[in-house]
Amino acid sequence: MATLLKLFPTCTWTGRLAHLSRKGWAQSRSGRLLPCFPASQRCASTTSYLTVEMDDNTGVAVVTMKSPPVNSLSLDFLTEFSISIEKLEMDRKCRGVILTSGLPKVFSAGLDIMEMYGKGPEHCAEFWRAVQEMWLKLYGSNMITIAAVNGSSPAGGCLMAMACDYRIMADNPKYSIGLNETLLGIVAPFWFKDTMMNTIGFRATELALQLGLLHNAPNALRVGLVDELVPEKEVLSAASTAISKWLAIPDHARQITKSMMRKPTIDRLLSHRDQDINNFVSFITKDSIQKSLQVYMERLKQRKT
Ligand SMILES: CC/C=C\C/C=C\C/C=C\C=C\CC(=O)SCCNC(=O)CCNC(=O)[C@H](O)C(C)(C)COP(=O)(O)OP(=O)(O)OC[C@H]1O[C@@H](n2cnc3c(N)ncnc32)[C@H](O)[C@@H]1OP(=O)(O)O
Repeated sequence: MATLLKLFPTCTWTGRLAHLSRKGWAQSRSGRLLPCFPASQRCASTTSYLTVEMDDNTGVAVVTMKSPPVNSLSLDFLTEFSISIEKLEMDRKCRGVILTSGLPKVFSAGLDIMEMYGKGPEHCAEFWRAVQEMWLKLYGSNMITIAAVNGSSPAGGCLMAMACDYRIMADNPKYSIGLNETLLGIVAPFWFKDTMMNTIGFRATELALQLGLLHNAPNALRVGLVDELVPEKEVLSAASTAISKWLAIPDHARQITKSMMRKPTIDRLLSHRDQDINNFVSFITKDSIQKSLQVYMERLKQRKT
């Protein structure tokens, strides 16, 4: 077991590993002793904010976000997230990802407002590049991506869900999803807008963005922001059922089709990436915008009292 931990320091093997005895080892051609796993094995790796559980049998990884209290997307969270998606992308065994939250009531509260409030231009630029990177990795992924939206998902959380191929949401009218940036006195960048337009069309996006609409679950289904509503306890199992349909499609055909649909939107950001960062930095560091963020955060905290 000690050797195993040396070989896979970041991995916790579950399933029948505990029963691995000497006969659970095989010798490689070079003579090295390697663990010999039974057919269905799950490998779970945990970082500070994420758990990634890979099932070698199905080729599906479940990525669970766990950054209390609300899975807000901080610079560190975003960095870890992009690295994890990149690793799965490079893992030939991984064909699909289910993205979900390990916290009650919230999928993700979107960008961490504290990363944009009272911070200097250099920090804001680094943060924005990480936001771009998260979206580029997810929207441009070759893998099948399913969002299991088991709680509220405003702003950047909605962007994350929209970047997936398919969205299943908990049928709870208390949960909401949408790009509510205007309510904070900020403006959704063009690639947030494009992602939403690609998902629900021009008119619904125009209304949603200007009004900063947060749709409850039934409305989200009606406008097409999510594809299915299921009882809260069934979100993950419904995502597994959904992904099996996608897995039945030959990867190369699905991937080329996905790229054909998404590449123009991705290329638009790639060719304006630095300009987009500069726009963000000069916008977010304005005194008036900083004031809006401060007022918004104060209101958020006052809701509790
Ligand atoms: C011209 C244009 C050029 C360039 C583009 C320019 C600008 C674009 C800029 C930015 C784009 C930003 C997109 C975003 O994602 S902004 C973030 C928007 N998010 C929200 O509005 C969500 C706010 N949160 C909520 O609505 C709720 O917290 C909730 C529904 C997610 C959960 O509700 P709960 O009742 O369960 O939890 P709370 O008590 O409200 O929260 C607990 C705790 O967490 C703090 N918090 C909540 N959300 C955030 C957040 N997004 N960032 C940081 N912190 C957050 C909240 O204040 C509480 O803290 P305390 O316990 O009181 O300390």
